[in-house]
Amino acid sequence: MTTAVPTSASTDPSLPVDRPAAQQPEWPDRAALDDAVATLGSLPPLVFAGECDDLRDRMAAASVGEAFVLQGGDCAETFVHATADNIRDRIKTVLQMSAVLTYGAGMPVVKMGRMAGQFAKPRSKNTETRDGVTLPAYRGDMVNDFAFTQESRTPDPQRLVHGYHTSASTLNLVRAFTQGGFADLRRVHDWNVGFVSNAANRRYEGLAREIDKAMRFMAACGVDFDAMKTTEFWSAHEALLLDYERPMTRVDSRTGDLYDTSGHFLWVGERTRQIDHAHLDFVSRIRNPIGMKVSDKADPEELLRIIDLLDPEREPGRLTFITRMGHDTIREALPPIIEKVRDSGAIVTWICDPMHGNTFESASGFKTRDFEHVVDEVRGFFEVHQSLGTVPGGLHVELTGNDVTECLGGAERILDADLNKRYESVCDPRLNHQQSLELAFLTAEMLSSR
Ligand SMILES: O=C[C@H](O)[C@H](O)COP(=O)(O)O
Ligand SMILES: C=C(OP(=O)(O)O)C(=O)O
Ligand SMILES: [Mn+2]
Repeated sequence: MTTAVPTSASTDPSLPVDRPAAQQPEWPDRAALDDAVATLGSLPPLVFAGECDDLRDRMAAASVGEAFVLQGGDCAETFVHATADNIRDRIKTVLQMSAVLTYGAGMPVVKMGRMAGQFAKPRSKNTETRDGVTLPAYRGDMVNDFAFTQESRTPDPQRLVHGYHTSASTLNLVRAFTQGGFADLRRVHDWNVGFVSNAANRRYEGLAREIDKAMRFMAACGVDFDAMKTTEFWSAHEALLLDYERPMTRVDSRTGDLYDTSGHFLWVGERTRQIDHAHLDFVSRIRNPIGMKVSDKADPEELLRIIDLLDPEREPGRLTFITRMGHDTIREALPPIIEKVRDSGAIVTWICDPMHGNTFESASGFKTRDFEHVVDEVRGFFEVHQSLGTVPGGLHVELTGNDVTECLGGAERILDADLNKRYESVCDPRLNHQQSLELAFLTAEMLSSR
């Protein structure tokens, strides 16, 4: 485990600095850090507080079964991969999944990217050893570089500023694509027809045909498809690096409230959600919609105390629990947690992350996940909510629009021996484009059969 370290002074005096924070980099040069933090504090916000309020409303709808949330993107974004093609293909994947899920759920899908800020990683070890050489662990491009040299792995606070600029250009393109016509429902549907026409995906043809019929019905009714050329698309990342999130936190001129303007939705990870530490204290002070990862190890009593801290007003949409339990554990571990929360009268939006409880090392030494396990955790999530009469509010997935070989299985039957062909993630294995769409079709089937 990493040790909790005190964190840098905030540009906002209302944010305290005296709580321990786990998983923070050991910046070697304090003056350089202060410099980077001051620069961030002077740069414009990436999102507007009013947008965060709108997203809170969308999350509130998901908490009562009037919308379904899809959060997707890289485990760790990198600076060099923030290219137009990569960003386009990730958005395309999320849009395609959303179209299928909208049909299956019969409700609007709240689309969110693990994008434009997902540059920092918590790690299980502080160091990495290769061939007898031990160096600091890679903690995300906003901290250090993936290359295995002393120089690359030394935390550099200028990377925080670089992360801001890469987030800005990513978000700019996300906004351009989703407002400029790329998201046109007719195009998205055509892409999905292309997906099922591939022999490996024939199993999903029936559902695609149903959607096709629904589209023709809508056209015959005179639905204005031009009005569906744009879509809302929100940015989300783990609020891990307090030296980034604090200077990006600003006072909303309309209300005087604090918002973390680095993204619309921020979540706190499984490794940093200690109730008396800095991360929960930080997010308790901002008005953004907040997520928190919840593993099978979570103590239900503690979760109630966390709800009191983060959502004292019991405001629908404010708090999302992103459960990540493991496919073989979710059916036993999730019910007592949901019951405790439900019986307390608290309203949280429940989202399933079927990735982080299902990671293992393959025989050939790759960190991987099996598509079957991912699907089984999603199935377990729906089963548990169905049996308790609670609302399964969405999915949180690590994915890419590229044809990588990082997760096993799926219709393309990726095997351990295939993982080395195109393993590009610098942290966790992502579903590739095909596997992501398959997951969407299978989830849509689960949603529509309820
Ligand atoms: O998403 C992140 C990983 O699960 C987390 O960083 C831990 O990964 P590690 O065990 O490789 O450090
Ligand atoms: C580190 C992550 O998840 P968790 O905090 O659930 O382990 C992640 O989402 O990449
Ligand atoms: Mn991850």
